[in-house]
Order: sequence, then structure tokens, then C-alpha cells
Amino acid sequence: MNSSPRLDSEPLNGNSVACSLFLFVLAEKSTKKRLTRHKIYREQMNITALEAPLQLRPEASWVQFHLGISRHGLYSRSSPVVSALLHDMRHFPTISADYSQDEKALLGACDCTQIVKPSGVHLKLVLRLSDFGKAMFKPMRQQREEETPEDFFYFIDFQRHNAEIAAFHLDRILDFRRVPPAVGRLVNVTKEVLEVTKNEILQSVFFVSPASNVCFFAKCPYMCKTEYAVCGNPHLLEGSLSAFLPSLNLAPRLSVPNPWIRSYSLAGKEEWEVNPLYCDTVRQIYPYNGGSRLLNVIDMAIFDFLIGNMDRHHYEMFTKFGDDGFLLHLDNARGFGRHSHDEISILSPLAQCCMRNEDPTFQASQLPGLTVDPLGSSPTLRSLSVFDLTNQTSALSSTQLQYRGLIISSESTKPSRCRWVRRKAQQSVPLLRLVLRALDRRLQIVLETVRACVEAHGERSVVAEGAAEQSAPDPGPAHLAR
Ligand SMILES: Nc1ncnc2c1ncn2[C@@H]1O[C@H](COP(=O)(O)OP(=O)(O)OP(=O)(O)O)[C@@H](O)[C@H]1O
Ligand SMILES: [Mn+2]
Repeated sequence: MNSSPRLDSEPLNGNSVACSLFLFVLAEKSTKKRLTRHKIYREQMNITALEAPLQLRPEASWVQFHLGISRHGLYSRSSPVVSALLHDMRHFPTISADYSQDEKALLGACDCTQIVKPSGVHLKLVLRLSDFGKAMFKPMRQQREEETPEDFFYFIDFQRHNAEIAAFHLDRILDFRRVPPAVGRLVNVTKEVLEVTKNEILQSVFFVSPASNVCFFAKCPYMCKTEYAVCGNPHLLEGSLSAFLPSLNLAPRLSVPNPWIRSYSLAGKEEWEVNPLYCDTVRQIYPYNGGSRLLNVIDMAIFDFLIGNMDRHHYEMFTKFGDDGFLLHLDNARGFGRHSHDEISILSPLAQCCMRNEDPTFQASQLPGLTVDPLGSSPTLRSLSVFDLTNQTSALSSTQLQYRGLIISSESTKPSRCRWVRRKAQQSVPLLRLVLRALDRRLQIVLETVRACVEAHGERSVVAEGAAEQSAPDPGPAHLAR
């Protein structure tokens, strides 16, 4: 188990969030030298300074997002914070940019033992916005409508920025609320990254391509070639912004290897791939031998099957919520790669853990967005219509709006770019329909799997009544901030 560095810290409260904000400002103020150097750099580069207003607002959407995290999920069902946060992440100017911690590990700038799996090819940046909120920026690496080639291994698959966005909306529709809010944005890599970053290494990896576009790449020990760079057009680069979780100091998280992890080598096979009774072993081992952890892993498998994500090597949890806290569905960039193929192996935790007796496999409330009727002649899904393009439910229109968010956010940009984005969006409409069809199809497979289990072992031993949270022996604190 790969645990986060500070498991023993005090519970997070509102004061400590405010305190950390002030510490941040103090830290920023105290690094005068660095700022001076940066100022000189900006003057040399003839860059107009984007001065950050040192104003911290406790009502800032990202602060409210952090304070609203509870043992039931990252935000509450009716939380107004999410839309405010999405708006702010899309519109607020950046005041700084840096590599993420795991990318820094590759540069020797931090302790590699604290990093789950450093990845250099996946260029991503941490952007700080003018309200001091942070977001993880994943740039567009391939055309939106491109399917992953059949011969690609999942671990060399591209990261898809739009998969991060779509996964957030699907997770929200399913009522899991375990994916940090994510939004699309056109980032001006010159103004919003190069001109605001204090990281000299990041500054040094910028270059202008033969087509006069501004590009940059990750400094990494392998595959550091300009063909792996990302480029603006000439400055604007489409990407996803995911809201940052509270820092590990304030809200420690565990990173746990997924028991159904895949082999990250060309020929290797993991035990779950060859042993159909693998779940019986997992079920006997802490923490999967009690509480709702195994059910949560099954939730995650269902989510991953729906989005087609084979890259769930670890999951993270807030330590404060204990063993039965929710699993964070972080990093969904390898979802939605192939709408024409359903990867059944992702459902293995659900299929293999179909229980024969005692402990029921499913909580009736497990898929809160779904009405699971495993014995019904045709499995029904309360929110099936949200995936149906012809059925305009409010949930659907919000999803579409977000898919179209990239177009909306481009309206303020240059006309040529607007036309380009609009053309792309038009091209992606048939794709959207294929993805929605895949979701419908996969949902039927999930419900079919549950039904087969019920048919084999009887409903009473498969489906339990009551919420998983209520059955937890020690529910722990309800709120991250209390
Ligand atoms: N929204 C977030 N807030 C805070 N930390 C995050 C967030 N998203 C990701 N991280 C941290 O950054 C790490 C890397 O992120 P992510 O997995 O999305 O990128 P990646 O390039 O796919 O990396 P890897 O190859 O390690 O999976 C995560 O394991 C997590 O600890
Ligand atoms: Mn990843």
C-alpha cells in the first residue's frame, strides 16, 4: 500500500483552510527575490504583467468546494458550488503555472517515493487561477473524434482531455460524485502558462514550431522528443481543467493499488485474469473483508466499464473518512477511447464477486442514479434517458452544454479559431451519438451481469437492503471540514 505522507495530521476545519490561504499569500510575499527575478524575466520578454490581486475570498468557489467535501462524496447532490467552480475554472485568468508533483519527480525536484507512478509522456500542468484556486490542466493530445487504435495497449493510449470532462459528468449523473469537477477551456499557452510560470524548466521547454505555433513538452527521462510536445494554434490550446483537491497536508489521502490492477508489461498477466475465483481471495483480506470497500471497488469497476477505462491502477481515498469512505475516481483521461468495443474484462470485479451466500454482493442503493431491477424481464434504469439523445432531460442538456462548453468558451477567441472549434464540434456530433450508444449498451451489460448473478444465487443473497454507509460499523466524521 502506498500511503500518503501525513496520515496523522489534525482534522481539517474551515480555519485551517483560511490559514493555509494566508500562509500561501505570505509565502508568495516572502519570495520577493524570486518575484524580482521573474519581473526581470517578464521585462526582458516584454511581457505585460498579469498582477495577481492578493485578495482571498472565503466564498471563492474552490474554497467552498473543499469545505463541502463529505463522506458521501466530493459535493452534495444539489450543491450550487459545482457550477460556480466550473464557471470560475473556465473564465478566471491564471496567475501561475507549474508541472504537477509527479512530473516534478521526474525532474528530481521532489521525493519519488511519494509518487505513485510518474509519467512524463502525459503532459499536464497545475494552473493557479486569480482566485488562488488550483486546477490540473490536461492538454488535448489527439483529435476529439479519434478512436484508440486496436493495437494500442491501454498503457500507451493517449490521455484524452475530453474524457476527463465527460467522466465528471457521467459520474455526477450516476450520483457517485467521486470525480473532481472538470471543464473544457482554451488556454493561451503563452499568456496563461509561459508568462506566469516561475518554473525555469517549464519556461525552457517552450519553443515555436515550424508552423509558428507555440509549443512545449514535458522534460522526461524517456520519449522527450518534440513530436511529443503540445502546441497552441498559434497560442490557444484546448484542454481540460480539473478542480484540485485540498492539499495532502489538510486532507491526507491514501493511494491504494487496485486489486484488479492490470499488468503494465506486454506479456504479463495478473492473477485476476487467470483465476476465476480471485475474488474469494480478495474478500478474505483486509480491507475488503468487511464494510463497503469491496462494493466501492465494484462501483468503480462499473464506472470504468461504462467509460472503457482500463488504466485504473490505483485509487485514492480521504483517510479521514475511514475504510468505508468513498473512492476517488481520479484520472479518467484514458476513458472513452473506443466506442465500438466493450471491454468486458473491466467488469471482472462485478462478475467475479457475485456471491454465493452470506454477504450480499450489491447494496440496493449501490447505484443511486439507477433503479436496478435485476429480476424484471427487462432491466430498467431510471436515468437511462439521460444517455438518450432523443430524450431531452435536464441532466442530458447539462451534459450537452458541457460537451459544448468548449465552443462556448471559444466565443471570445479569434474568429479563425472559433470556426475551427465549431467545425470540430460539428464533426464530433456523430461521435457523441456513438459514445452515448456505447453507454446504453454497456449499461445493459452491467444490469445483465447483476441479473445473471441473481438468477444463479437468488435475490436475497445477492441484493441487500439499505445504504452501504449505514451498515458501516464506524461511520467516522461526516465532513472533511468538521
Ligand atoms: N484534481 C486533483 N487534485 C489533486 N491531485 C490530483 C488531482 N488529479 C490528480 N491528482 C494527483 O496527481 C496524480 C497524477 O494525476 P493523473 O493520474 O490524472 O495523471 P497521469 O498523467 O495519468 O498520471 P499517472 O500516469 O500516474 O496515472 C494523481 O495520482 C493524483 O495523486
Ligand atoms: Mn493516469
